[in-house]
Order: sequence, then structure tokens, then C-alpha cells
Amino acid sequence: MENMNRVLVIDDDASIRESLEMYLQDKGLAVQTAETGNDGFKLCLDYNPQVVILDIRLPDVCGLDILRRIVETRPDAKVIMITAYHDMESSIEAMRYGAYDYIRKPLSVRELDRSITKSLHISKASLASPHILNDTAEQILRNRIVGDTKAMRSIFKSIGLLSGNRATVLIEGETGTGKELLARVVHGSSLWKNEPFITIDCTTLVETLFESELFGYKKGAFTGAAESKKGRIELAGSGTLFFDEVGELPLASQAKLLRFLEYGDFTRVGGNQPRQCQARIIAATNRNLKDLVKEGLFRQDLFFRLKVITIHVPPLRERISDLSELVRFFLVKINQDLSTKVAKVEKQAMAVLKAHSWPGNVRELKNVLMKAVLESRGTVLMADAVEAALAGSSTELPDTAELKTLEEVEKEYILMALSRCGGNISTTAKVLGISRPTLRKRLSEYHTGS
Ligand SMILES: Nc1ncnc2c1ncn2[C@@H]1O[C@H](COP(=O)(O)OP(=O)(O)OP(=O)(O)O)[C@@H](O)[C@H]1O
Repeated sequence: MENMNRVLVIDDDASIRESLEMYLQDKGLAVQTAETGNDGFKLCLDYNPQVVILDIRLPDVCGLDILRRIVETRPDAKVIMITAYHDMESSIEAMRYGAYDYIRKPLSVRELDRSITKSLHISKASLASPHILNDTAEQILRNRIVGDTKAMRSIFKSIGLLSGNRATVLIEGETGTGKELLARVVHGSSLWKNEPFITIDCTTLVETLFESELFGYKKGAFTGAAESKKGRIELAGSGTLFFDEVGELPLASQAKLLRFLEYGDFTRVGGNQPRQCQARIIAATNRNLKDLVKEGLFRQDLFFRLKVITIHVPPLRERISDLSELVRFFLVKINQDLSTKVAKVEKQAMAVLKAHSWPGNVRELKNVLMKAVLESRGTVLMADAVEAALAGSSTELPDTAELKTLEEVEKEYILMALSRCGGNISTTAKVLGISRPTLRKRLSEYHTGS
């Protein structure tokens, strides 16, 4: 009995209780039933079921109250709410309070089967998966940059050595490897950490505005210069000037940047008083500057000026042994940001994560985990949720056997978005790019079946 899959049915409708009991017992599951909410909750504590099928309307207490009590005391139990009514608001509440699913009466055997099977699979995975968030959130988040491979340790050393000087730094690495994060940590670990950190995004820096953006301008320097304005260099003071995607700078701007770096001074457009730049320069690139130099797209002299100290951030696939720690780190962050409670990772889920090649690096990992956490709807990060999240960013199609109908996909997606937006209809509609009435209509359709 202990090892058997246990389902608890709480419904005041005797015919539903009886038919579900027969149906589930036929499937080899142990079943207990209760007629009222209070009896059902008591039974839930004693019987410790993996799955609870809970009617939203009960004679004594509201099903949602029982749901909240179960989620609080038995967080691993998966609660499938059932409702006979056109009761959209309650369904939204149910998902928000942590129901695993909700299904409309008359019950569709296919829908119920799918939901119960998934619930049982999750509860089995939960038993088999170790807790990975044993340390406190503060302990896990203490390291702002996660990494314990040789390459990462040598980066941390470089950051330490940079803390007492203002040497120019070039950070190279593929997209999403953490170049901006590193630049911020270089700044934050330096003696000038309380000074500003100013970013210049070279992909959007218009060539004709290069000087006025960087050096600032005097009132009347050109039409439209109604007031004098400080440029980014002045704004950075004795902090850090971060040139992001420096490889994207057009050649004409590169010449101006080089001149500024060589002399370390600048003059506001329309002004005549040279000023000294105090800030540290950090440049980042996800393109290979050496190759760009060979192709004549990047000035060699500027390249040499920038690479006084070079930090190469390895792609995630080359430091896959950091993956478990990164997963722990992001799960804590995601739990904090989205009020989720994932604390375990299914073994197979970690294997799937380790097998991926991560072309989008740490940023891709963070996004995939966020999607998978929402999809997992519970305390365990599930392998199929990770696979679904990974498939979302690739063009691969699942086996036809796993294909769902468009309607099913839409329902799941809408509910996921709703849960991610904390049940807020306006935000969800905005994120989905549909109007609030359309969203409300969709949600009510799940109840009326129209
Ligand atoms: N080692 C790490 N530890 C913790 N978080 C990380 C790490 N590396 C990257 N991140 C996080 O991953 C995300 C992407 O990092 P970041 O923006 O610094 O990458 P990038 O290399 O500058 O990307 P791009 O070249 O596309 O601008 C950020 O949220 C960052 O905080």
C-alpha cells in the first residue's frame, strides 16, 4: 500500500465519486473518497495521496480553501481541480494558488488520464530526486559570478588584480557568456566602485552622433543644442566606461575612439576646453577582433590599445561542469522572482541540460530554466519541461505520438502565461499580444467547451 499510487477524490456528487473510484481502481490505483472539504482535508493528511481530484464547489467549504490548505501542508501532492460551472475567476485563482490542473465537468477521460499520469510521474520523480537547494538563498547567491572551472578561476584572479588599477580591459566571449556581468564585477570590485558605470552600446551608436554622445556639447554648438550637455565620458567620472559590442563600431568612429584613447582627453563639441578622462575603459565583443582586423573591419592600432588586459570568457559548452551550480543559482533567483518553489531537479532533467550545446550560453540557460520551472508547475524541475523549453528555442519537432492539438497547446500556453503573470489578466493579455476581452473569452471557453 505504501508504495502504491494513491488518489484522493473530494466531491459531493456521489455518482462522480463512485465512477472515478471504479475507473481509477481499474487502472491499478488506490483510491479514497470524501464528500466534504473538511473530511477530504483530514483524509489527505492521513492518506498522503500523490494526486487529489478536488471539486471546486463543496457543501461545507470552498474547494479553493481546501486547495490552499493542501498546497501548504502537502506541497508534493498534485491537485487537479474539477468544476461544473462557468467559473473562470475561480479557475484563475486555482492556478494561482498552486493547483496542478483544472478540468471541466463532464470529465473527459483523455484529459483526466493525461493529467493523472503526469502528476504521478512528477511525484515519482520528486521521491527520486535529491534536494539541490539545501543551502540558504543567500549562500547560493553569494557568488555573483558562478564558475569553478580552471578558466573561470583564472578570470576571478584577473579581476582581483584589476581592483587596484584602472588598466583598460578587453572582454571576449560568445553571446550570453556573461561579459557585461564581468565588466560590472570588475567595476564593483575596484576602488572606484561607488563611481558610475556607464554603458555605450556600440551597435546603436550613430556615427554622426559619436562625438556629441561621448564628449558632450556646448550650448549652441549645433542646431538643436539649446543647452550644454555632458557626454558619457564626463558622466562616468572616475568610474567605468563600458563599450559593449565594440566590434560593431564603424571605422570612422573607431578612428575617433582611438584618438581619444591615445590622448586620454576630449573636448565638448563646440567647446575649447580640453578635459581629462578619469574613467577605466572596458570593451566587450562577441566577435573575434583579430579576424575583424584581418578582414580590414577593425583597426589594428585600436585593437592593441584595447587589449591591455584581455579576459576570454569560455562558452558554456566548454565548462559544462559549472552547469549544476549555475542551475542551483538560477533556480534560487527564479523562485524569488516568480514565487515558484522548485527545489529538486529530476535526474533525467539534469542529463538533458548537460547534453545541450548551449549556443546562447548562460543567457539561454537562464531563459530555458525559467520556462521549464513554469512548465513543471511544482517542486521538481522535470525533464519533459526542460525538453519542451529547449524545443521552444529550436526548430525540432517532437515525435508525432507526442503532438498535441493546437487547442491543447494554446490552453497550456495561456495558462502558463497567466500563472507567470501572477494571475493578472491585463499583464497576461499584454504579454500574449491579445486584448483582455479575447483572453477572458478564451479562459471561459475552457469551461463551456465552446
Ligand atoms: N557565470 C555567471 N554566473 C551567473 N550569472 C551569469 C553568469 N554568466 C552570465 N550570467 C547571466 O547571464 C545573463 C547574460 O549575461 P551577460 O548579459 O553578461 O552576457 P554577455 O556576454 O554580455 O551577452 P551579449 O554578448 O549577448 O551582450 C545575465 O543575466 C547574467 O547575469
